[in-house]
Amino acid sequence: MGSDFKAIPLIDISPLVEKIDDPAMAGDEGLLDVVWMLDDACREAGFFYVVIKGHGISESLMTEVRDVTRKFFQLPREEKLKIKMTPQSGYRGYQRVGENVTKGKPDMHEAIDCYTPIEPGRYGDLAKPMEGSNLWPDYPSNFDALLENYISLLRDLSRKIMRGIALALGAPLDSFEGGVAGDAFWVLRLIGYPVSDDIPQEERTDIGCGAHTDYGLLTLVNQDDDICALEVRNQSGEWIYAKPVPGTFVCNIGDMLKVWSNGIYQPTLHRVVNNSPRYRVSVAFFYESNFDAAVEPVEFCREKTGGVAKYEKVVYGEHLVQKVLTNFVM
Ligand SMILES: N=C(N)NCCCC[C@H](N)C(=O)O
Ligand SMILES: O=C(O)CCC(=O)C(=O)O
Ligand SMILES: [Fe+2]
Repeated sequence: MGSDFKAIPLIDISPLVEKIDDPAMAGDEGLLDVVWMLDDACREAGFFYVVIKGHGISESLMTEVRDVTRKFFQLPREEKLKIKMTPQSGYRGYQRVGENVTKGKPDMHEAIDCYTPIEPGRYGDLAKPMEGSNLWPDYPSNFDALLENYISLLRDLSRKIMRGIALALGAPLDSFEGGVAGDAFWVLRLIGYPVSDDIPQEERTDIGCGAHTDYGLLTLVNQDDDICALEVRNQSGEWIYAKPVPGTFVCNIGDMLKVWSNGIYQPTLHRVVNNSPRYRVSVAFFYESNFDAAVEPVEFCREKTGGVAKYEKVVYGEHLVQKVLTNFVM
């Protein structure tokens, strides 16, 4: 339900990463501890860190991904516009500062948006606006290979965390496989938040990314080590910093998990404010439902919450397309 949390918990998910695919793991004490911590985190903050010991992704890869992102954003404007995001590109590619809007206000970030490639006709009319493949820059030259490897590692990690979250809800281990997320749609946003002084005054607002919840199941954020900018809202309306902890991913749950769990777990509002004198980079990976999944409160979550469905059925792809079509001024 969310609470007056003052801090975001850190979780060592080693037992989950090592044992979650092992059929003999039921009752493993280390794993049950992790499951308990995930349950607590999802109920209280809706946010948690997974620490470097346990998540299995090397800190050097996490740093390299932020470094190539920073290098890209340092290129001249004309160079960045070579991979400009447009409706024709399926909303994939580069967007300049102020192009993304949240609740009607331009966000003070630039970004590259990447999505699971969608072949024409794959989901009929549902996915039409987002059909296409990703636009990768020519420079830095290792960009696409590096990111494709990163995406594949993060998908695997996310799947394991979702298995842990299934257990945390008391649900079957494979609840988020098959029709719900067996073919999980992924989204990668490479984001840069300029120093305020570097934005022309007439375009400037004070918010890097306005308050929002994420759209899918689980988000993993790889953020710069030295800048405090991501803020998470608690029940009293206080903004709590998700301060950088080197080597961690900041994880949070999204809208689809709320619907599926009938509100047992709810996504938490968060925003980004870069008040620091340095350019901030973050790379957000979104692990979502199947594009065409019709997500609705599952029976056993309804039973735990008074028997009545609190949310209507949502087709994930419709939810995403509706967001994408209203997120930009181009
Ligand atoms: N896929 C995700 N979560 N993207 C995050 C962007 C959030 C801001 C967006 N303008 C909005 O208003 O939703
Ligand atoms: O930059 C960050 O730390 C978070 C960005 C975010 O919340 C998003 O893109 O959904
Ligand atoms: Fe977010």
